[in-house]
Amino acid sequence: MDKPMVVVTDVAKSIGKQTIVQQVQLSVQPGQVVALCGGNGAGKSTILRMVAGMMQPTSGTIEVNGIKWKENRRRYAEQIGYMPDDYRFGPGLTAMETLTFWASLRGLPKSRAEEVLADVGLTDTGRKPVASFSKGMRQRVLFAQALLARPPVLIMDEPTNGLDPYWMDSFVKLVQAAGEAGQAVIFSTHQLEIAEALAQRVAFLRQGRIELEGAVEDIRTRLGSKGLHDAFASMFGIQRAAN
Ligand SMILES: Nc1ncnc2c1ncn2[C@@H]1O[C@H](COP(=O)(O)OP(=O)(O)OP(=O)(O)O)[C@@H](O)[C@H]1O
Repeated sequence: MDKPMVVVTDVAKSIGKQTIVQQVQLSVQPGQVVALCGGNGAGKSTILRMVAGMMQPTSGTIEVNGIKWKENRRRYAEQIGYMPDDYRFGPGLTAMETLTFWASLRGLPKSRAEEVLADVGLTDTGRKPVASFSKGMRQRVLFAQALLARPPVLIMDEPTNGLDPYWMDSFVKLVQAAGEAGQAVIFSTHQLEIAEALAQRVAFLRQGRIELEGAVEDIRTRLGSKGLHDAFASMFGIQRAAN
C-alpha cells in the first residue's frame, strides 16, 4: 500500500467550552476518494477546515504528504486545493479575472485558469461578474479554483450543493479523473448517492465523532443494507418512508 497522503490522528476541536470534534482518525491514500457524511452540525466542515489548514486542532495531529502545518505552512498549503462551502466573491470581478488572480497567487499562468474554467463549462460565461452567477455556477468556479494547481490533495465542502443533474454527473467524472491521476480527495456531502457514486471509503459523523468508517462495500455488508441510505438509516435508527 502507498504511503498515506493525509493522516489525521486523534484530532479534537473545542471552541469556547464546546467540543465540536473529537477522537477523529482518518487516513487517505493517494488516488483515494473519501466522503464525510453526517447530519447538520455533525462536524464535517470543521474537520475539512482543519485538514485544509484553515483552522488548527485543539489536540491531535494532521499530516498532509508527510508535512505538518506548524512545521511548514507554505509547503502544507501547496499540497491542498480547498473548496469551501461558500465564498464571498469580490464585487465586479469576472470568473476569468477571479481564477487568473488565484492562478497568479500560485505562480500559474493564465492558460491554466482558462483550462479549469473550460473543465467546469464556464468558458462562455467566464467574462461575466461572478456576483451575477447562480449558486451552482459559483460552486463550479470554486471547484475550478481547487483544481488549479493540480494539488496532491483535494478537500471539498459540500461541492455538489446547487449543481444541476448534468453538472452533478460532470463533477463525478472530474473527481474520478482526479482520483485516477493520484490525487487524494476528501469531501463532505448530505447526498449519499454522490458519496456512493464517488467514494471508495465513507465516514459517518455524529456529534463530532466518526461513528462508522470504511469501504462502501464493507459498510453495506456490515449493516446488511443495500446502499448507504439504508446503512445510514439503520445506523441512525431512521425509519424510511415506504415508497
Ligand atoms: N466558529 C464556531 N464557533 C462556535 N461553534 C462552531 C463554530 N463552527 C462550528 N461550530 C459548531 O460546531 C458544530 C459542527 O459544525 P460544522 O459546521 O463542522 O458541521 P457540519 O457537519 O459541517 O454541518 P452542516 O451539514 O450543517 O454543514 C456545530 O454545532 C456548530 O454550531
